[in-house]
Amino acid sequence: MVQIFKFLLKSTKGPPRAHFRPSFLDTLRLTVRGGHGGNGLPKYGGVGGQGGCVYFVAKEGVTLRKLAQSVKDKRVVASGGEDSSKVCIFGRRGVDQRLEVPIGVQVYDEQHKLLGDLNEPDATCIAAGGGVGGCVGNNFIGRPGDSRTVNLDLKLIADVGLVGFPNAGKSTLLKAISNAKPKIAAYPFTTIRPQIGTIEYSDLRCISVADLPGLIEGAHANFGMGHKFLKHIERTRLLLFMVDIFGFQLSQQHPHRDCLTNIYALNKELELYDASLLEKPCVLLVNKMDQEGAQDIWTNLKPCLNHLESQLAQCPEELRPTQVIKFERILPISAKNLGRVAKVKSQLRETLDKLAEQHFVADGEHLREELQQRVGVRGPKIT
Ligand SMILES: Nc1nc2c(ncn2[C@@H]2O[C@H](COP(=O)(O)OP(=O)(O)OP(=O)(O)O)[C@@H](O)[C@H]2O)c(=O)[nH]1
Repeated sequence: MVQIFKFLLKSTKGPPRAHFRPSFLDTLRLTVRGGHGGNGLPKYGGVGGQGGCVYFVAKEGVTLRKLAQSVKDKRVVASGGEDSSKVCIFGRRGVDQRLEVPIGVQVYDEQHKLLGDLNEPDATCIAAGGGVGGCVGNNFIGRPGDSRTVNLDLKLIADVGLVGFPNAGKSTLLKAISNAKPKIAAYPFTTIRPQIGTIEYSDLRCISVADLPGLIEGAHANFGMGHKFLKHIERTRLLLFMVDIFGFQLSQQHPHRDCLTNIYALNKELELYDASLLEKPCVLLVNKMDQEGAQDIWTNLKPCLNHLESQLAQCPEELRPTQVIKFERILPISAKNLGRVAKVKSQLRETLDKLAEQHFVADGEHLREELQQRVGVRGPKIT
């Protein structure tokens, strides 16, 4: 059987077929163990070397798949410390195991306790410490290192997260405004893994946008692509909602929902998953405005969008959110015909810059207060 597979793989020319291509990996489970401490030498008071530790370092350009391939049996063990000897009274420390992970990885233990949040380049987290070397305190017998199973959970870091039901035109927009080349097709769930594109402005400012696979009702409870991708919007600074002006129907068995109901449904999904997401600044794009009849729908829809709360009665009860989103901006666009796409770029930038400014001022005031407290009455006057 293996031979047949090998033969088939060899005989295919060009890139491997989609189902042979490695897929996106955003979680990985590893068993890690620190090295055993070396034994001491009681006769000479010699101390054994400490065992090496296992630690993670965040690096750019690394993927969890690469890491999974390099750690074949999903077990990482650091080497033990050297025993104390007559020639080397202090045993050498064991060699550490350094594992590179992508930026944005969170390390959890089995009890789901967060061990480390590696969201900056070169951030490190010790997953398993090495055992103490043998010395007077432990009768010169080296101790075993920590041993645990850790879960690595990658949450993408992007400035903007695109949220919408399948087929809304998210990938089309990402392709139009950024350097990304996502797959686009007229059927739902074309996007099956998150894509990140970078928008470049003439003054070299860059904004990253994450296109996530389309949500469906019940995504918060892990339906469709579910949680697996909703988690990626946790670390974005701005949520960019996209809806089809004509609404969306998942399949013949599902009801057709108009644009307004879809906005409530997206709102409800996020609320059920994590209500704090709704505190992020949100921008709404109403897509496919190039199609016939879109303008008429838009004329009726526009006043409702500015007062989503007052229109809640129109929404079916099961989709009614408790906390209604307040959109910073609402833009009717046509991602396909590039209509108003330039405006999306400029508005995204303006919103993010405004946000950064607010944070800067808030942080500045906090720092000023802290400094005033520290300097006290005898220090220089801070105005
Ligand atoms: N007429 C029109 N069609 C559009 C527009 N934007 C996207 N489409 C079409 O809508 C379909 C879905 O577009 P995608 O960009 O793949 O939608 P998506 O939201 O990424 O879909 P998923 O991958 O399922 O999440 C494609 O056939 C696009 O050509 C638009 O502005 N006008």
